[in-house]
Amino acid sequence: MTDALKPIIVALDFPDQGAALTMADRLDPDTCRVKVGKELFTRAGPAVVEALQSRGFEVFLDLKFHDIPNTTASAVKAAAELGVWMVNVHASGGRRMMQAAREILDKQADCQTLLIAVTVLTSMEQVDLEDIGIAVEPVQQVQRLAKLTAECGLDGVVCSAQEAGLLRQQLANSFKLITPGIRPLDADAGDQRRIMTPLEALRQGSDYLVIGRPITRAEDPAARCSQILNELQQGGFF
Ligand SMILES: O=C(O)c1cc(=O)[nH]c(=O)n1[C@@H]1O[C@H](COP(=O)(O)O)[C@@H](O)[C@H]1O
Repeated sequence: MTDALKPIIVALDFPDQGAALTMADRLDPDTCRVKVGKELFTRAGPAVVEALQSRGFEVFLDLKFHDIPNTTASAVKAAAELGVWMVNVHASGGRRMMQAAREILDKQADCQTLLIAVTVLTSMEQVDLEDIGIAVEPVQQVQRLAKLTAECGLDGVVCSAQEAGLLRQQLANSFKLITPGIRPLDADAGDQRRIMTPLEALRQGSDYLVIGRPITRAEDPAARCSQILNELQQGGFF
């Protein structure tokens, strides 16, 4: 499958390398990429990334770095040296932090790693923003942070698919929109708040769909992946 035909990123939210690799072995690197997040990386470290890469998977290292510019840039560099396909920071870390991360990757010869920023987490609603002193609707905050991310030269943002349509109109087509909070019609929302189906998310302009539990808790994860891809195909994609 070419890049444009491989929109699914499966979130490997597992407590250890054994569980993550057992799941990876039930997936097909030709039909999805995988995401390694905080829990798995904290337990298993770079070894799990290398094990996934050696099985043919492209890895999104989702550690959402958010620190002073120098520390964040150094962490992003370390991620790129692992050869990951994508790495992320929190856009709320600000302009200087994102610029430092961009610059350090630009200095690395042959660096292919995509650098993206998280806008407003898909688990957050307006009341959650109010709690942290942000008195605007999530969609406004997402637009503000996405514009800042683009100005800093990053490759894209993580946002809810509910905001993807608006961002697609405002930002360049090459600017990637990565959307978690994806729920097929028959799946539970769980702790997610700003959710959308896979087909509607692509229609809104998402480039990549981050999907965790609806795939990893399915009886046959690879079949679930194929089923979602078929639905996208029937909906006019690919
Ligand atoms: O950066 C992310 O991947 C992310 C950002 C966000 O705003 N919301 C969000 O859910 N995620 C991640 O996307 C995955 C969603 O998993 P499920 O809710 O199980 O589909 C989790 O690994 C989250 O950490």
